[in-house]
Amino acid sequence: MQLFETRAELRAFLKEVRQRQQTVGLVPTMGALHEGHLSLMRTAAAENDNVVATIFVNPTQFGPNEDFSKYPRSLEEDARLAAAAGVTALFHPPLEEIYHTGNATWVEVVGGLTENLCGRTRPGHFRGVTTVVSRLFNIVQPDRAYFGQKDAQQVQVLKRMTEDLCFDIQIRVLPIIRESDGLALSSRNAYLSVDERQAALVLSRSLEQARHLIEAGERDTKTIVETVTAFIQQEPLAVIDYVELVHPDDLRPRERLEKAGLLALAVRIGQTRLIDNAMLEVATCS
Ligand SMILES: Nc1ncnc2c1ncn2[C@@H]1O[C@H](COP(=O)(O)OP(=O)(O)OP(=O)(O)O)[C@@H](O)[C@H]1O
Ligand SMILES: CC(C)(CO)[C@@H](O)C(=O)[O-]
Ligand code: BAL
Repeated sequence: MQLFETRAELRAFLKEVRQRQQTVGLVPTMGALHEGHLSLMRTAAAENDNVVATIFVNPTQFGPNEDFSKYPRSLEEDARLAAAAGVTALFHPPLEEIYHTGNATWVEVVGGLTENLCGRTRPGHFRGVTTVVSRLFNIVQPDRAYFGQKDAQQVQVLKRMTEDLCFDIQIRVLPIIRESDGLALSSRNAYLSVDERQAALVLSRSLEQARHLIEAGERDTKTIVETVTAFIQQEPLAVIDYVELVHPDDLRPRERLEKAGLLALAVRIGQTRLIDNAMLEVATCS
């Protein structure tokens, strides 16, 4: 695996790859790699001749009171893990390689996809994500790009951006990787104390509660959201940011669950904001 810090170096590498008529998979990350990231990298390695993984803690997607400066950074260990997962090029640019002109150009998906869920509680967040990912798409020009379903709203927003801006890139979405007790892997789990780590199980367990409700025949989204909310509120260390049950494609609420709904959560455990989600599918008799 080669490590690149500048666009020029990466471009030279990619030029040779293209001359060999090889394919490229892109895995954008903010580093502090865990099994969630590595599953994206391994799949990208299985599906492409080359994998470019990026590690860039993107300042424009963090709000003024968020954790940009304390976000975990561990380049040496990340490089070891990425190489073992089949990454061929690791791009770790300094700020000025991505925002080299200052910044006068934003890429923003507007409307329903960015209005609720994290869009409501992290204003400007998705504008930062689409701005940086569009730059990475332009720099790398991959055949495929890999994202985790853990960031379910991000996936829908990036699919829409890809479509709207005519990027010729296949968006591949991979399932949420969890610890054996159900906690979704996240770089931010590193912030949790022992007690908070235990309390954080309330997210995945509340999603399980919702699944049981659906199995028992509940279809009213308000009842499902209220039950999940009450379940999370029983955990003293948890403060709800949002609990929403929305249509999986347009991310808008519906009164009744029809075929499937996306139940998405953001919950603060102490100072740490965690997200999780589940696709709730209604079983149909054939
Ligand atoms: N548990 C997971 N399972 C599958 N994919 C994941 C998981 N966690 C993160 N990803 C994916 O990895 C990519 C990079 O995410 P990122 O670097 O923000 O990691 P993260 O662990 O989600 O960090 P944080 O939770 O602190 O935002 C995203 O596409 C994200 O959806
Ligand atoms: C896609 C991404 C790497 C853009 O900074 C980030 O939002 C993330 O890690 O999910
Ligand atoms: N995984 C999304 C990155 C963020 O929380 O900013």
